Amino acid sequence: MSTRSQALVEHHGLATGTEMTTWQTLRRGVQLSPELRKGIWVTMLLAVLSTVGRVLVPFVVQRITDDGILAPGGPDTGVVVVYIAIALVGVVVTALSAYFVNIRLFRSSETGLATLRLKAFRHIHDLAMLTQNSERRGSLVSRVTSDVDTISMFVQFGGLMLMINVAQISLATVLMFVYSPLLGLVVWLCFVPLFVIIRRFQGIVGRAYTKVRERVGDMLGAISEAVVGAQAIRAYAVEDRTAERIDAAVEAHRKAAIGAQARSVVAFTSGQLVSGLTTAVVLVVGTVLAARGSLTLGELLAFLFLVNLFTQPVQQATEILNEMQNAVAGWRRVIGIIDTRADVADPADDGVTLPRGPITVQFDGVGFAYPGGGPVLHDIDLTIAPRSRVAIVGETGSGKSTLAKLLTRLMDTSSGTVRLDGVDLRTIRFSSLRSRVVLVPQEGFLFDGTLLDNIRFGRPEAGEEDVRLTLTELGLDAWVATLPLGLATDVGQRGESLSAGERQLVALARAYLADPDLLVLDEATSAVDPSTEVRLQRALDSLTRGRTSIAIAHRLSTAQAADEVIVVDAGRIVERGPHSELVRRGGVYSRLHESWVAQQQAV
Ligand SMILES: Nc1ncnc2c1ncn2[C@@H]1O[C@H](COP(=O)(O)OP(=O)(O)OP(=O)(O)O)[C@@H](O)[C@H]1O
Repeated sequence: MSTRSQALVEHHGLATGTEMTTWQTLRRGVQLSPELRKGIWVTMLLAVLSTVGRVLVPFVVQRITDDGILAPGGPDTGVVVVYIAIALVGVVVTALSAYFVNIRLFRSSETGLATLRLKAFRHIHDLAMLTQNSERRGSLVSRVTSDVDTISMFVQFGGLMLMINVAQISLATVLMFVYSPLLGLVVWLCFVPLFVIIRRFQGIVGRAYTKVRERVGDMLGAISEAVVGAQAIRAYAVEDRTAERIDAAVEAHRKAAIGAQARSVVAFTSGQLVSGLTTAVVLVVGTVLAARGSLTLGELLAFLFLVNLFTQPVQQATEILNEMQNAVAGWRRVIGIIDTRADVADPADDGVTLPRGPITVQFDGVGFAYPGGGPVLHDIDLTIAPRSRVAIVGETGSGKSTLAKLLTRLMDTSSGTVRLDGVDLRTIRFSSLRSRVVLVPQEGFLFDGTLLDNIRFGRPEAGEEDVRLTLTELGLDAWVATLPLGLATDVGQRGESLSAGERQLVALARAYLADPDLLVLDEATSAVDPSTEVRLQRALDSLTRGRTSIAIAHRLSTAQAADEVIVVDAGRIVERGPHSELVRRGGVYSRLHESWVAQQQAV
């Protein structure tokens, strides 16, 4: 990433890219989608060729008028036929080359933008945790969808037209000067004010479209939050408040869109006005010149055609430049994703691959603070022996999940080092880390699909037999047999056809099949029925056997079964030891234990 782009990156936020000029944005955009550049010279040549036919028309009109109809010896049909034939060839060449220009542009833009989408999408994964929050997710989606669409519209239509227009303006200018340098100068002088207006308005229109793209992101953010949180919204009967928020976002977008369009209309209508005035001025000056005999009738007619060939693309270009500003605004937002430094970088090929086998975990003076917040973990020193089962307990907000996220490198420490088998976590390549360390989150995300596919999510190459074996070894085969379609049962979106306890069972099976050496479990807090509790406990026993496992324990049974319990309080380790010893000690853990026992008795 360039130093400039680095400068665009907000700390732990997405780069907006607004500091980039239009030109820089276009260059960076094309750099990210190299396909857009591929064969561009051929496309441009074809675009020029397609305008040649159009420019031929005024020339043919002049020749037919002066040498054919007004020929000194009376109308000459031979000349008329020849020039009509030339015009026909010109029209066919124009049509054919325009066809190929279109096809080539469609192909390169679709391929180039698909590359851009994929790059942005892959990078979103690297931005995990800190840069993403629910609000931004909607905005992120808009960056890879609707923002890329605006670029696509411009690259396919605007880009093509801009190329053809520039070629047409250049050829028309050359011909105008050939026919009459004076009239050519008049046309250009008439257009100078328009060029000044366009230049001035580019910045204004650009800023207006940047606002529109941001509003689209906000709107999608508000809508996606309402969809994801639909249950909570209904449960608390806050539909009105949610609707108000969405209404406000839609209204803000409407206003921004109208604002941007109103500004672009200024440039467009100025173009129309200047074009009309130019034709009138050319007509007056041209008639005077013709009356003086320095211009033939054919040349005047040809010139009027040329003025049209000149003004029409200029007018169109004002519109396209507005479209370009919209696309540039979209491009900036997509580039913003790609140029935002990943929270956690993969050392990739420079990284270490850990050999398989039970893992020793070490925290050396680890401290952590979330962006903008105070320290959450302080100076954690901890060594966990291979194959041991450790339970981390502590009050809510004490820092347990943060510890788990650091251990699995979903985030990097603010200070100190986490090591696996003595190797700094930051130097282990992701492919090795992800295959050896698995985090089972509280709410294991299930995808809309079958139970089978959800279990082999982390190891898609696993066969059905492997999955069945996993279920047997975890003691879950009987449970699967009770489901209507067994492994083929559809779990529904986010696994909503399963109960919370069943979803946890799937998460454990998934982790078992992935066969990690270090297992980090963020135990679910949701209560489950006694039979599922037994199943979970048995599955957990099998899953953790022979591996190093660290469980953020919310259940007494998990803490009791652990070899060692580590107690976290306000971001520090305050006690550690076996369950029975800690209960006897009468400290933080024994109080926690008392409340657990009381809770269980109450149930
Ligand atoms: N993404 C975040 N941004 C800012 N602060 C956060 C973030 N996540 C957690 N925190 C804060 O860090 C502290 C520790 O949170 P953590 O989730 O590690 O606690 P926990 O012990 O796992 O709690 P629980 O048992 O409720 O899951 C809390 O004060 C929390 O408010």
